[in-house]
Amino acid sequence: MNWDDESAPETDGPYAAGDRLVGSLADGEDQAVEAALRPKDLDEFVGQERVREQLDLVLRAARQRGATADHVLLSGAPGLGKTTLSMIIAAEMGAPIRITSGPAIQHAGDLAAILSSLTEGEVLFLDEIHRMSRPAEEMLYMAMEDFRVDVIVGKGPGATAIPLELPPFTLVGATTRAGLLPPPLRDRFGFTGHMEFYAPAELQRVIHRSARLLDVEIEGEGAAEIAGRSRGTPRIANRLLRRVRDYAQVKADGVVTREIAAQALNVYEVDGRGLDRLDRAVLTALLGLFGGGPVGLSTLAVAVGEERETVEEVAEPFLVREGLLARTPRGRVATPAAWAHLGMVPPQQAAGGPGQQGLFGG
Ligand SMILES: Nc1ncnc2c1ncn2[C@@H]1O[C@H](COP(=O)(O)OP(=O)(O)OP(=O)(O)O)[C@@H](O)[C@H]1O
Repeated sequence: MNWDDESAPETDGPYAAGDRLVGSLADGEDQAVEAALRPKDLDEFVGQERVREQLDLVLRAARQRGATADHVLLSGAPGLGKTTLSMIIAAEMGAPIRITSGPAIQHAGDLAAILSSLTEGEVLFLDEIHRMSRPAEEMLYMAMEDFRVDVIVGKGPGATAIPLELPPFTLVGATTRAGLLPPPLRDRFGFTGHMEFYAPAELQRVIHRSARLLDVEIEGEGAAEIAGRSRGTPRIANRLLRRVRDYAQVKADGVVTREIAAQALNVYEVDGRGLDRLDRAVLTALLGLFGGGPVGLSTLAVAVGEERETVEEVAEPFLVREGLLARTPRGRVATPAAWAHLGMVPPQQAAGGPGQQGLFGG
């Protein structure tokens, strides 16, 4: 499965895929409000029961021993709470946290500078750890295992390695796919937590909590409506809540009911299942023009007027996860659920035979 939205290209196509309301990467507005919405401890952190319980044990045991916690690897799609969890780890250990990311560490020297300035017990959060450069990665192996790095001074035959002792620290690595990490790096983490997409009931709890913090009055059914359209992702749930809040304030009395939430998100073209305009365009083309497939990716992309990569990396991962589209060796194929979702009838079932299905389009 490809859920690495980070590699998704910006697009000039008709569906503004680089700037979507249901995109899972943080945009500028998200960054401004996310700090205020982050749960501060494990009890406040909604869902992810298994990871939470296991992590709680790891941290409690380290605290009891008066030791620094083991290195932690968190894997999962963007917006599921990896950064939040890393901050909680630091808070639970009463330790400061330093935040950086793989792409920011291009040279081993960049990493050496960060590592050598850590204090004892500090948490180093390394987002997108799979995108670190190779030499930095190799330096990290030794730092994680022996709390030591060799700093190379000079070049060529005269170069010397100066060993540098580091204070014990906890590395929290985050990656969209743990499978992308080289085994030697993966093996050096004492604990690996895999973050799952959230169930609707969990997202409802996230939404109620955020509504409280943002001072928004929301009914249970209003939260359920937003949760159903949030693609299993707290970041998207919080973003949709903010748009619904605007709508409720301007068009009604500020209270988020089911009706208001549905009306607001219909205005923003996020449908009942969380599909946006681009997702629906891909499905509509697949069903209406190609009878549900199989059809090649390039043909499908031309049909919706988008780049091939945009369809493959921006729209398809969610459609596949929702069981609406399948990638097969012969091309893209719509599932029965796709026909049902768009209210269309597959060719073999349509009274008029192949080619008539578009007439039933919703
Ligand atoms: N379990 C949760 N309970 C409540 N809120 C959550 C939870 N997980 C995430 N959030 C909220 O979702 C937003 C995004 O979370 P966060 O930044 O931790 O995601 P991430 O996985 O680190 O994303 P990225 O990989 O893009 O950095 C934050 O505002 C956070 O408050």
